[in-house]
Amino acid sequence: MSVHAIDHPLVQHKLGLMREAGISTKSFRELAGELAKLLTYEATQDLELQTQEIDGWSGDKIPVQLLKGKKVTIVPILRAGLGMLDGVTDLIPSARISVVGLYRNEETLEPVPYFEKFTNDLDERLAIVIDPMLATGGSMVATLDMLKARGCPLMKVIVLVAAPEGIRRVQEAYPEVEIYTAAIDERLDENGYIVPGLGDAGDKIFGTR
Ligand SMILES: O=P(O)(O)OC[C@H]1O[C@H](OP(=O)(O)OP(=O)(O)O)[C@H](O)[C@@H]1O
Ligand SMILES: O=c1cc[nH]c(=O)[nH]1
Ligand SMILES: [Mg+2]
Repeated sequence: MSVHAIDHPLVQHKLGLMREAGISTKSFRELAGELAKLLTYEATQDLELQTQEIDGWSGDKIPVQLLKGKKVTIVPILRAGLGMLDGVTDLIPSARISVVGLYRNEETLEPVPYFEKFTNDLDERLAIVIDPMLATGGSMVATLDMLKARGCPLMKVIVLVAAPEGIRRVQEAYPEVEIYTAAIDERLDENGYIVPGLGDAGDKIFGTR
């Protein structure tokens, strides 16, 4: 299955709080980070482990299960994706960060790229792309295209809210990419905003507009 809508009570509670019209920048930001952390826990369930021997407290050598050391890069899509970054790095502290800057043209809804800086060895890394909103899917597919073009072999997507249109677009372009989301909402409105959604996530995280 490539779409994972996480219905854990903590995830649903925090997302519910984020939907409140009058939410403060501080609360929105905090909740975005907390949700990112919970979704990262879900999205990393299949990371490979390997057995290693360590010196235990009693003096005996003991076998423990540690991450196999697959290289990970986290890819926040500017701006709003930055609001999830701390939550993800809390759980994967050694991950490298690749940054993609895209904004959506308000008329055409097409993504406009303005920045990119990728880590090296992308061809050996799992990329976890983070953005609160998957609306038309244009920004996400453009980001996956950039990663794919640089040889990235495995990509996952974590979003807070996804529209059916965006899920469809990602699945058509990248059927192998797993999407983790706190909610699959109803639809897009005439301006391409997710309904019920969260409003403009970038503006809410950065306190702009
Ligand atoms: O699925 P799409 O239709 O492409 O829309 C989703 C994109 O729109 C928002 O970014 P925005 O363009 O508002 O930029 P910002 O993060 O700088 O506010 C959001 O954070 C996604 O990146
Ligand atoms: O609902 C939406 C759609 C795109 N970008 C947002 O921030 N929110
Ligand atoms: Mg925005």
